[in-house]
Amino acid sequence: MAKLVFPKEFLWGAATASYQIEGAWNEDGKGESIWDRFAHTPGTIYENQNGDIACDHYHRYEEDVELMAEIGLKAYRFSISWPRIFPEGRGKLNPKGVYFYEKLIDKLLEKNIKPAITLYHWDLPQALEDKGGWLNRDTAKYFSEYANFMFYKFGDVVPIWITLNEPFVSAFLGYAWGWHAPGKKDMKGAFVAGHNMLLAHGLAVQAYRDGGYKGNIGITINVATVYPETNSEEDLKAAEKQDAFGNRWFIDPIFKRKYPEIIWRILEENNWSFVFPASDFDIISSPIDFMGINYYTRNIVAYDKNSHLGVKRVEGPNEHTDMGWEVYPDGLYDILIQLYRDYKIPIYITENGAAYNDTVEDGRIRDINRINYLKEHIKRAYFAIRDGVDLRGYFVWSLMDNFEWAHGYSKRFGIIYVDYNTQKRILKDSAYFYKKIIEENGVDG
Ligand SMILES: OC[C@@H]1[C@@H](O)[C@H](O)[C@@H](O)c2nc(CNc3ccccc3)cn21
Repeated sequence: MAKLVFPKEFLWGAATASYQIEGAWNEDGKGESIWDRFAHTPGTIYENQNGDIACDHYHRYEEDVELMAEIGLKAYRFSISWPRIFPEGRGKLNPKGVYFYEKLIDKLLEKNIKPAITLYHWDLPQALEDKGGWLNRDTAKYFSEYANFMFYKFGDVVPIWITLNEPFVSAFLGYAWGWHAPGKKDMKGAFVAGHNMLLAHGLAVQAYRDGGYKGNIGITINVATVYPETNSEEDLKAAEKQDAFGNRWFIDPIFKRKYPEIIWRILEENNWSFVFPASDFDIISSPIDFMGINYYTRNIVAYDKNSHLGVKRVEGPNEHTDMGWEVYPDGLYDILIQLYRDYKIPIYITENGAAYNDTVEDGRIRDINRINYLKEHIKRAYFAIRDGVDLRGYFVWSLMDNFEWAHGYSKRFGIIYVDYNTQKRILKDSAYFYKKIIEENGVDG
């Protein structure tokens, strides 16, 4: 069995997000976020669960960093709770919130774990939502002010910055379909929100450059590789449309200074052809240092005149995870090749992982299914590098079981098990598997 060895500097990490792990939702001066408000609204979350306590990471971060060091992580991707820094989104600063992240970052650096900060992983200050949230263009400016403060505080010690996590998901699930905070069902609003998020991204990148910081800044995009059900002309066209809509919507404005054609067509068909000032695209396309991608599964599509965009999803034939997502490792290889071919920019896999219904037996979690998922995807990452992709790192989702948005705590993605009754952490077998990957900087072929 050959060992597939990664480049020497390849960055092995794990990822989390503030609302999903921190808890302390209203402690030490933190302001309310749209996810606090949404999760406190009955009927939105599985069994009306919420992130009030979550993994209590706000109080347990030292223990959690010790566990990261035990696994041997080289980097840790986490997000900042914007309302923990600026309770109203701007203006009054919350020193205790800043201090929490200062202590966390100091602890990471002490353990030689590189901090990789996501500035926005969906928990917008409710005070800004009350002023229109992402439907209000001013929110982009407020985001850049918040980002500028974070760069000022931590820009000299944090080497990797991600402006937004998955703008497609926060725009669409939050504003079009109402499944995520702020729970709006307004398709036109999703396009406006998405545009203002991109503007926010661009303004933050400009602030980072103006500050002369030496690290790298990018954005994280969720991607699902698209395959036509058949090679019919109609299905091929459907796949092209889904790829543009699902994968390129928030990438093309950054690299090509324009939305994919399909997006403009939707705007025109609905008479939503907003006049986005051309100067917006000058800001949005401010050069970035890397693209982060979150890959979990693929999309198989076919033409269907009765479906949205004339595209229907077809279920894949392989094993599915607890989220109902098909396990398809080749999709990671294919999307890496496609994105690097099209945009020629360094890439980080900022999320990849699987939810399975883990159980504790004799004090152990024998999550062989997650080990297989991670192994097969890490192998595809290796093959993409071998075939020319400038892939810089891999962050497993997630470091620990956590609040899985509308699914509450019913879905476990962690390589560390969390007993929510006791807050006890247990390294799953996948954590020991990942520890070995990191030690050997490679995986068995
Ligand atoms: O669902 C697992 C994770 C989630 O916990 C992260 O916060 C988020 O960044 C994340 N993105 C995806 C992929 N995109 C997606 C998000 C929501 C619904 C469907 C797909 C999966 N995940």
